[in-house]
Amino acid sequence: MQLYSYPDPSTWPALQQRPAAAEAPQVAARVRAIFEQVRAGGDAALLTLAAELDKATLASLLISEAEFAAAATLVPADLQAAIRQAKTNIEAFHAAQREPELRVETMPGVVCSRRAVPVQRVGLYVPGGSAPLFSTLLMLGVPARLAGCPEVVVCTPPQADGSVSPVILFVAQLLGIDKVVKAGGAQAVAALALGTATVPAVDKIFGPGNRYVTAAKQLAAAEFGVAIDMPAGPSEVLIIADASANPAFVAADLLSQAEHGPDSQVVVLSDSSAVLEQVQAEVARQLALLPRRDVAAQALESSRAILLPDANSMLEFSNQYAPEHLILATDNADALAAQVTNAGSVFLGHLTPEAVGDYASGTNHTLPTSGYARQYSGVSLDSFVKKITFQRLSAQGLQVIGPVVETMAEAEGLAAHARAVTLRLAALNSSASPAAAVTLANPYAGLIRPSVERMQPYSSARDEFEGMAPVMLDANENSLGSVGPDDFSRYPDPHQRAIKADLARLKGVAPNQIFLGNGSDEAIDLLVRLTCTPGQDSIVICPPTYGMYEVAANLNDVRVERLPLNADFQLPPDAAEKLAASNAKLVFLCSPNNPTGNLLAQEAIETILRNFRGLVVVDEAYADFADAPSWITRLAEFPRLVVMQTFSKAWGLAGLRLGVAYASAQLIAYLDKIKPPYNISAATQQHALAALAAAPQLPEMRAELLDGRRWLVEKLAQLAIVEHIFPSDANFLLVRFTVDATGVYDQLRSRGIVVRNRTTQPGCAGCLRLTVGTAEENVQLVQALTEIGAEQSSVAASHIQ
Ligand SMILES: NC(=O)c1ccc[n+]([C@@H]2O[C@H](COP(=O)([O-])OP(=O)(O)OC[C@H]3O[C@@H](n4cnc5c(N)ncnc54)[C@H](O)[C@@H]3O)[C@@H](O)[C@H]2O)c1
Ligand SMILES: N[C@H](CO)Cc1c[nH]c[nH+]1
Ligand SMILES: [Zn+2]
Repeated sequence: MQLYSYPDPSTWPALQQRPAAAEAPQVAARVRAIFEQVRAGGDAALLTLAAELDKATLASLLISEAEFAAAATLVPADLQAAIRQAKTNIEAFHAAQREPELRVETMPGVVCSRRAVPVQRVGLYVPGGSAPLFSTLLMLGVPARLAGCPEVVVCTPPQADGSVSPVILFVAQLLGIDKVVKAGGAQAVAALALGTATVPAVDKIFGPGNRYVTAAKQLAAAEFGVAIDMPAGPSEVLIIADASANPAFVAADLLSQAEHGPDSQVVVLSDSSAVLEQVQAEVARQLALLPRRDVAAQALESSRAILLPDANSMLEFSNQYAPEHLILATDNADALAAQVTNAGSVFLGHLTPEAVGDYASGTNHTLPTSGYARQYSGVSLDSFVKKITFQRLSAQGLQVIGPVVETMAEAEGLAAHARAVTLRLAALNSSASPAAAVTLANPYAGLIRPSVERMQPYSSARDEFEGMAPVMLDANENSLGSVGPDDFSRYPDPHQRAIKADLARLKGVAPNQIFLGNGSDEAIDLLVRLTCTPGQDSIVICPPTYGMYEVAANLNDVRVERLPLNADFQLPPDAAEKLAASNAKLVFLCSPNNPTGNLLAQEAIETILRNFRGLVVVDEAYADFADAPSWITRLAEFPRLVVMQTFSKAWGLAGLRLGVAYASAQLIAYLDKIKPPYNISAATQQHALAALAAAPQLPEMRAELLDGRRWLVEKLAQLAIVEHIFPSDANFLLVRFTVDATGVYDQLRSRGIVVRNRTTQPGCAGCLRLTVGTAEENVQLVQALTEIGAEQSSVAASHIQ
């Protein structure tokens, strides 16, 4: 190792020259000739070059199954354990480098995203000229596997006896790599770039190697359209060792890289001449102990010990040198590390030998040499993926960004570019309405919560195995049966296929247009969660209406916009216009409405469907009592229409908690994606199936309830305390009283009759909601109201006296 004292900075570039640089032209010429030979001769050329350069006579280029099988038995247990530990650490550090998909809405409706996609065919070079570096296979194979590269081929030079180190084969098996080729040097790189009968051409070549391997990779990248990780040639280390450094540690680290090969280079910088002297003495002492002392000694000939005035100049020298490895052998390592601008990998403090990075700390040891650390990073998970960007425009997005692009394209004189936008804008603008424009683009563009689009749904045991087998041990159920009289020990069908098949026949839709929920409330909640990002989005409700819409919104931190019904509980004339201007994600329209009982006018809903960009949810919980076609019949026409129905009302199954949402198959698939896996219990499914089988009973029951409604209307109209009975298309009546409605409510309750007090609802002052009961219950209700009326009038009379 030559010593330099306070060299003038003008001489630094000469001191920073790598030994291999001098012979680069000859090496490049040799490598080009080898490429030619492989192109012309394919596998035969590989066999010839193995004989010539590796002194190996090969029967076959590929590692055979027998060679793989023998490998593990030849690797001692302690080495196997050490390799497994290193693999775990490398996996941990590289798995943490995974990045979630990036998604940014640059303008309203202009969504850009970026996703990492693995390089499909990768070639890994594992050096083996002077020492088989099985650790390199860990460094390349682990990230290749984590990235998900489908095709992985390994090349490594054969030993003179034609074998490949069993440890390399052991690691290959650990990583699930079965294609290992006995080829080294430039010929291996040429084969990976060009392809031969045995070696598949790959998209990207990875791995370190000597000057021939490195030059071959550079040629492959420059002329053969193959990507490479980086130039990773002969190993090198630069150590900044101040007065706090331990000379023995420093010497050991220098030798650890010098022993790689004669063209390795090691450099030590210090601001203490005493330390440099001691380091040199230690190098000489330790060198003599090394088995590879000849190799290391050659490397030391082109290595340097340099005395510099202070830490700043040491850092400046190091940043100019851009070492593959930088060791900061100082108490002040963290402060110096902050100023490092060029290095492959940095080792901090006195207790961090470079060798830990070579094998097992978790960082990658495939690193840029020869000063390439100025512009390249070492291998990482990123090296094995491409980041593909995506963009999607909604109709709104096209409208806002279109003019920007048209202007720029015209300014560049690229008329076809501008036209690609103009044509689409014209199509949007000629559409009948904003909602039609959205439909033209994508009916759900901008409507589905981005996190829902991205997430993976839960996959239940019953998703993975359908039906029954003699032995079912997949879902941690209780195979002994159930406590109690009935057997519910098995999870129910998560997709409720049987019910959906029956319901689809009954309603004239496809089974995949049906979502079943734990009551309609589950569908309401999931629709809010499907579309609204908490703290950001809003829904529209039309009060007075069913209270759960607002509760679901509040629960999900979603803003509620109100579009009140007018005095006769119909949508206001400007409803569609207001909704067209709203950015809300969905509007709930309850028809027949609860608590008012009336159907919302069909034309008003239709206008909203044509103009609103969000989902239009028509809640038909009471539709069985109405004399109007269901909105289910219009689903094909309006992809953003969702119709909710329930088994709780006309079907008389409120205790089962079974609600239904009908929509396009695409929208239902989204609901299925986010629902709890077993949201409909086995008991509910059984009962619902039985009810569906008895569907012919439904009209009779409905008719009886409608008779009861007519009878109640007739009787209530005769009571003096009843001011108005609102027309009802449901199984209840909203009734306004001439007297204090809350007083009437209390008096009914004291007579054992519970009705719903709606006096506080917008537009419902003085109103109670009365459910149509059995004939007898209806009689009791009218009787009680008659008595209450009589009491009220006698009290009024006593006040007059
Ligand atoms: N930068 C890094 O990340 C990193 C990591 C590990 C190893 N390394 C370096 O990898 C290198 C490994 O070198 P190696 O030689 O031991 O193994 P190697 O596998 O890189 O090279 C061996 C091959 O070189 C070819 N070769 C040798 N002499 C030749 C000649 N005269 N003409 C044409 N081809 C010739 C042969 O085909 C042989 O198979 C070392 O320099 C080591 O420092 C670098
Ligand atoms: N130091 C080498 C990178 O330059 C990697 C290595 C492998 N085995 C030992 N060392
Ligand atoms: Zn090393």
